[in-house]
Amino acid sequence: MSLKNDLILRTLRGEETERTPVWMMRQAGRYLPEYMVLREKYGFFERCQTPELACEITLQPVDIVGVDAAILFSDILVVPQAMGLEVQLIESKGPFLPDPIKQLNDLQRITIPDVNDRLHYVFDAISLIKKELNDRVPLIGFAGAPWTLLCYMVQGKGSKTFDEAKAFCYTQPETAHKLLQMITDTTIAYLKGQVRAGADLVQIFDSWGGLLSPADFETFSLQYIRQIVAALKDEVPTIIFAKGAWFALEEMAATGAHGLGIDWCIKPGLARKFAGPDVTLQGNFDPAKLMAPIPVIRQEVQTMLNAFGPKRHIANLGHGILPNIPVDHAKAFVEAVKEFGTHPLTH
Ligand SMILES: Cc1c2[nH]c(c1CCC(=O)O)Cc1[nH]c(c(CCC(=O)O)c1C)Cc1[nH]c(c(CCC(=O)O)c1C)Cc1[nH]c(c(C)c1CCC(=O)O)C2
Repeated sequence: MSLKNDLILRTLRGEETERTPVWMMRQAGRYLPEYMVLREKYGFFERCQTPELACEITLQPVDIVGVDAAILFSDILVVPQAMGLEVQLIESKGPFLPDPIKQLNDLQRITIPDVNDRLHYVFDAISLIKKELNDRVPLIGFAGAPWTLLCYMVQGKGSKTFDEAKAFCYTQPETAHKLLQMITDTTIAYLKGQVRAGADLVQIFDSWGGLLSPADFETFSLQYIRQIVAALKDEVPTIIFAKGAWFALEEMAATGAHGLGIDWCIKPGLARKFAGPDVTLQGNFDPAKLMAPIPVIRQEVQTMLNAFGPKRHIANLGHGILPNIPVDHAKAFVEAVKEFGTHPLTH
């Protein structure tokens, strides 16, 4: 296998590259009219579970927006689903789990599943995507971090504070740790399966990591992420994106992950200071700023690239792209990185 565009992989390994690579979190989704056509016809999990649909949606941003990587079309919530919890996606409301985990005996309702049985459709999708990509760009596999999955499995729906999930951890820590370990074991098998099927790198999404204090982030999130990174990092490059958890950049870098995602609430220079020189930083454009006029987007991209510098940086948003972003603004973001992020090699 030799990829025609391996900028992201080289950047993650710390090699110098001729250009800063770029992709966007949640790049396959509702801002694309081509996605909306498939969304009209098929349910969300039907799109995830049908390899041909997942493949088509995964390729859309590569073909339309010109990003330097594809990310598997799926969702972090397929893991709780495979463990035995019912997960619904309610139009315009988001995820809903009608029977969440509330106490110890609820753990009897879930298992550490055989991923080849319960999640084979993801591996089938990856095989198909790799074939259709034909080595144009790398394919990113992903999973939710155990803490973020616990948030949904306990709270049962999205929340700004995930107060019920936190109360569960603080009042029933032993049960919380049992659940986090079950999720971790499932996730390691799941990500290894994604790599076996062809994923070139993997990202762990800890969208709610920043809701925890530094000490609780270590206790309820990072110690499980550390296990996942340790199990994967010798197979493929691994990126940790823990939104809002800038306070743990030093500890996250020490896991041996190749990349760390950061959001727009921290200056790139400070993130670099915390993370140290030996890890690639990914981010950190405010996704809402893609609403700004295109000349402003171009200017801000230039500012972002200057702040990170040409080495060990993957340009990305600081969180997922919003559904109301005009496609030409997303394209302008990607094109601006390609234009202003080109740098001569020093050797
Ligand atoms: C927290 C979280 C979820 N899912 C995910 C996260 C972590 C990243 C983040 O914080 O944004 C991750 C995710 N979800 C999806 C992807 C696909 C790949 C990509 O393009 O990045 C990825 C990587 C597709 C999706 N996952 C979802 C959609 C929208 C479904 C639709 O309406 O068509 C897509 C394209 C649904 C989903 N799934 C989830 C929520 C909160 C929602 C509803 C909010 C929303 O609609 O954006 C859970």
